Amino acid sequence: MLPNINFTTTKAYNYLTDHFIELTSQHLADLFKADEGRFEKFSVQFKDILFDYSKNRIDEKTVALLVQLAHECELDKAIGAMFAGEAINVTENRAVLHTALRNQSNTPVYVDGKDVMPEVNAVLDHMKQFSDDVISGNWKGYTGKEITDVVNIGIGGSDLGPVMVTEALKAYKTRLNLHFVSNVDGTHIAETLKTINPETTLFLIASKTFTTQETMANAHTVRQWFLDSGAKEADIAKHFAALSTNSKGVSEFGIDTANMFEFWDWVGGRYSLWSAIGLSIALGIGFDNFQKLLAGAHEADQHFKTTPFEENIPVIMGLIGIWYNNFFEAETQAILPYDQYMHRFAAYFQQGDMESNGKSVARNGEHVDYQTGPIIWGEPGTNGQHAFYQLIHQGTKLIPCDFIAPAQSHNPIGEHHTLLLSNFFAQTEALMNGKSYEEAAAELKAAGKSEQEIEKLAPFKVFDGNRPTNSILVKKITPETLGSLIAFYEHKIFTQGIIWNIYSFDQWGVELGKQLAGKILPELRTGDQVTSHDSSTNGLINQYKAWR
Ligand SMILES: O=P(O)(O)OC[C@H]1O[C@](O)(CO)[C@@H](O)[C@@H]1O
Repeated sequence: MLPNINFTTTKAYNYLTDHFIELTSQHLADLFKADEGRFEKFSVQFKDILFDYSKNRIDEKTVALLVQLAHECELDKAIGAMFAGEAINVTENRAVLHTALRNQSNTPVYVDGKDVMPEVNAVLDHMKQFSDDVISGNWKGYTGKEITDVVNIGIGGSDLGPVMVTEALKAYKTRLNLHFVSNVDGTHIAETLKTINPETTLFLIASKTFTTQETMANAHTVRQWFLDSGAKEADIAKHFAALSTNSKGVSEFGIDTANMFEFWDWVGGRYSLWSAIGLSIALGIGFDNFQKLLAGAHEADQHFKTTPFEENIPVIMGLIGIWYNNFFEAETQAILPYDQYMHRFAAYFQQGDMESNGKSVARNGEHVDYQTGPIIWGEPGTNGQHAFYQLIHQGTKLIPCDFIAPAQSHNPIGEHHTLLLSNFFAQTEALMNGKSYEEAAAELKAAGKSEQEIEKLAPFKVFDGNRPTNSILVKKITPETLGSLIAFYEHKIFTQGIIWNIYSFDQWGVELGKQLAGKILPELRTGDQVTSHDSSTNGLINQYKAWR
């Protein structure tokens, strides 16, 4: 059972409200000047990951009160309930056990009294054998040729995780070329089909439910394309595999269940890259590397489960996020990886975070009267610097940012990585310190500007600073460190969901749009004028019919 506590009624919340008033008058740069040990105090090293949260608008009292908040909200009990396989996804009556998928220690994990580890391990063995076979060329297509291309057809959690991980770990690429088709827009599949050969392509139909409209439409299109190219129904077994919880749906589609990689309803879609949904990852970087990814995540799970909150990276990440979300009223959180390979990391956690904590009904069924999940966004540095950092530095909004960078590059070309990292370090320093009027004026003077020009220009060159950041410095982006990093973010989301007293593992909010699309679809199939909606929707549909 999850606790049911309104965090705004806790003692810690009350203290934090007063403490917030004290602390907002203090500039981050002054907090650093006042305490030489700030970095040591507010940073945690976990294996090859250094998490520095010292450039946040916090002091020791803030951390102590936030930790007290976590205790008062019974976060420890909630963590225990998740790992123990309790049905904490209450609205769907399901356990939440992505941690069992990467449980490399192999201790039993029970769901409804049954240990799930034997099944988890059996699917992993199947994935290993299959991916080894395809990568080695042992697995042949229907004309006897080796597989060269793999197309993953899935959307949301059945797409974003594998895309993000295979991009982030491209340095470990096998000989297989990966493609990902998610959008129901025919352009996505059409453009992909132009680049592949049916004789040498393997299609992975990735869908937990095997009913998702977009995935089914794309799957039926490729099936037809495959048959139209000259293959027979019997050849489908060599070119199609399914990653799903729905074996009935898979066999009805015509995929041999021997080519089905199963997972279970206790794996949430946006937490499923660790499951059979990760088959494209195993094919793309090799099974050993996939297993290292799982191992890295497992180590992070152990850290989350056993480390006191004061030293617990995902707990601290979550609590600091709450500090900005609920006290500073920050609406968004930027994730800024200084690693080109990680260019889909923020997009991945847009789903991870926003589908999990974009909720407004508390666990007691009542509407919340406080803010919950933030808007997550971001792009890799340094591209973002030349696009939206202006607003982060000088805009009116407070945007807490996570800066992530590897110390070692997979592509150490010339001075590139040093240049990249100089930007990584400079940005968080600049966001913290800012630039005073006097400094701006002195710079203008040194550039030979007249007093009059200085007076005119200096106000625009002032940076308030005091803008908070986390820095996550990783030795190198390897399967292990990436696995740990993803798991930390997952557990950060969990921590916040517990404190906001919401259910983080359902996603009813995506249903309404799906239902309405289902109602409108038959209306679009005829040429008749539509009058059943509001005037805007009618007007748009009728103009579409006139133009199509
Ligand atoms: O894997 P499925 O069942 O096709 O679902 C895809 C995605 O659709 C959602 O249910 C809603 O967007 C996600 O949670 C999920 O990841």
